[in-house]
Amino acid sequence: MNAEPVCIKDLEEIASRVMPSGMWDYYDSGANGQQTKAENESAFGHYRLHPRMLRDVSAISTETTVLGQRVKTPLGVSPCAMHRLAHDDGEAATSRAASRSGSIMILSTFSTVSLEDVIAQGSGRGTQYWMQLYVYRDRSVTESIVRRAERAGYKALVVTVDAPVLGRRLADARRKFGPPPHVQLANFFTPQRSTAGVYLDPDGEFSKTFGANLDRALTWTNGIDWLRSITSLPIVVKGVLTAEDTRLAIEHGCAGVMVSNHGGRQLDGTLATIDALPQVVEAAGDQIEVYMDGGVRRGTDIFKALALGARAVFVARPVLWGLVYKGEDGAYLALGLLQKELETAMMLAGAPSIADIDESYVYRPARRWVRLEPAKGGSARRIAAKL
Ligand SMILES: Cc1cc2nc3c(=O)[nH]c(=O)nc-3n(C[C@H](O)[C@H](O)[C@H](O)COP(=O)(O)O)c2cc1C
Ligand SMILES: CC(C)CC(=O)C(=O)O
Repeated sequence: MNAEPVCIKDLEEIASRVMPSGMWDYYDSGANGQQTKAENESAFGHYRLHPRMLRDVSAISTETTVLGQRVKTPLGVSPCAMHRLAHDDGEAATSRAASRSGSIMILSTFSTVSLEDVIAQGSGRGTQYWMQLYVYRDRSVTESIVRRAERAGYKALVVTVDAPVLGRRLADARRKFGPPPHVQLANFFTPQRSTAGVYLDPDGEFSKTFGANLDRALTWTNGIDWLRSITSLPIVVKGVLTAEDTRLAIEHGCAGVMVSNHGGRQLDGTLATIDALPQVVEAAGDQIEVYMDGGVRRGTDIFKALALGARAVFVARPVLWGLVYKGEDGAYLALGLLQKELETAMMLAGAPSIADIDESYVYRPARRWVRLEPAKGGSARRIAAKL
């Protein structure tokens, strides 16, 4: 295909053709049977729109506020490790693209351009940068990232809580995937810096590097309360899929939760994120902001997530595919395609501003997942057996 891509699926198709297979597999893979990865996308198709006509849609605005700050669009970039697998300019290119689009960018701790260099590419253009954290066994490593993020101007910390261990991605396991030597985890290892307390697998196998550094004993108390005690930056918990954990995030003073299943790369068999969103929104009430990511490939997906109560909607793989296609301009194209599609959906649905988009615009599927509740003196398993 030589024509300019006109939708995210075009970018995916190009990336799947031009990326070396090991790197494509790392970007693409979900965990195990990849059910959750597939359903993140397909579940959007189960929601239908309820558009309204003859509303003045001559002026569309996607402006909104996130964490109290104005942003041009509710569409943001989810954190992804190692953008230099996609393009030599890596996260520097993504940063320029995000700032041109006015999209919030969440930077992965495992970035291949340092957090200081990433924000320097785009600051002053009116968008926000948030820093994603994995909490390390050696807390001084996490604390030093927090201090650097504060100094550099990041506006929030996004703690990823769905990865006490890396999900089992079969293609990566078969290949013992590791990045090529020129792709460095730039917040820790550069020719000038090697961070004490961070283990790097000598054979370069990524899942081993990850597993050795992360604290599997992490809890709301020793993780979230601890972080709150060392920083005044707002804390967003990424990887929440339930009302129960949303209530805990509120109790522990978080500013927001991101409904995410890590793009289906961690626990396979969870709800698709669009299906998990309503219970989180209900539990959040007006106490905490709710964001979501996972499987967003069209403007109407963003519209549906906003209608179900997300304050902002993030994408990961689409931006990586854009980077593969044309670096900064490709990532900008990916965000631009989604932004245009969102604006078109708003016009066609009769909702000229983000504040107009509410639940009245969507039909939810009638068939819903129902949780088994333990009965008095009985376990959920027994109830299931009786059915
Ligand atoms: C290649 C890749 C690397 C990722 N790295 C991180 C990461 O470093 N930290 C994190 O919190 N999430 C990471 N994620 C998960 C994304 O932030 C996001 O939750 C998910 O991919 C969203 O789904 P989407 O790719 O369908 O948009 C990664 C996802 C991909 C595809
Ligand atoms: C291994 C991580 C650093 C990146 C990640 O979260 C992912 O690959 O899904």
